[in-house]
Amino acid sequence: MTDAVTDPRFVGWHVEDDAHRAMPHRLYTLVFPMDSARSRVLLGMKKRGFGSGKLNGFGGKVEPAETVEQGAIRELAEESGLVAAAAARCGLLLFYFEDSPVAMEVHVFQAREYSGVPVETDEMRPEWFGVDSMPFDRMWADDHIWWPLMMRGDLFVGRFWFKADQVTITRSELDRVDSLDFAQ
Ligand SMILES: Nc1[nH]c(=O)nc2c1ncn2[C@H]1C[C@H](O)[C@@H](COP(=O)(O)OP(=O)(O)OP(=O)(O)O)O1
Repeated sequence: MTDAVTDPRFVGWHVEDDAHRAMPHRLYTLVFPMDSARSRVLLGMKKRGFGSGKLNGFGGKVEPAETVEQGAIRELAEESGLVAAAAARCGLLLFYFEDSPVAMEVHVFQAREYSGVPVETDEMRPEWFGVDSMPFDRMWADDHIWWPLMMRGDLFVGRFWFKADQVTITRSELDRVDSLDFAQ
């Protein structure tokens, strides 16, 4: 966990109010490998840890010495076996859980070019899904809200407040944005 206002990798504070900006933040990545030729996306069933039992993209905590994109590419390889040279930034998600003092800042990417084949790892069991028939009932409750924006190619910023059950959303905000480069 780092100081979200002085570490330039954090950008959530640009869109937050003072009360939320004052919370400690932790930085995460979330990567969706896309197969555009077959209109598919690779999801992984999380086998352990936070969100276990849910289908999601691949990602995790960003290490202190890496950029967010480097963290995204590293987690993708560790969790799915796919090796990407680059990942395209798509969105920013902020999650607040009623039983946690720490806000989650999640940087969402798509990987459109990669090598390797998906492999099951200790953390994830990968499976392809058609982008128009997403298994939202087995994913985080926010995903069906912002997924259509990402599929349209819109950049987005979303904020979601969850109950401790990690299922119930008590408040949400979602905006299409022109840029995710908040330093400009
Ligand atoms: N509401 C939510 N909607 C969503 O789509 N993804 C979410 C989410 N809340 C968290 N995530 C993602 C972000 C990140 O990719 C992942 C959590 O990261 P990790 O798997 O690293 O967490 P863990 O606490 O299991 O970490 P480790 O113990 O270090 O493996 O879940």
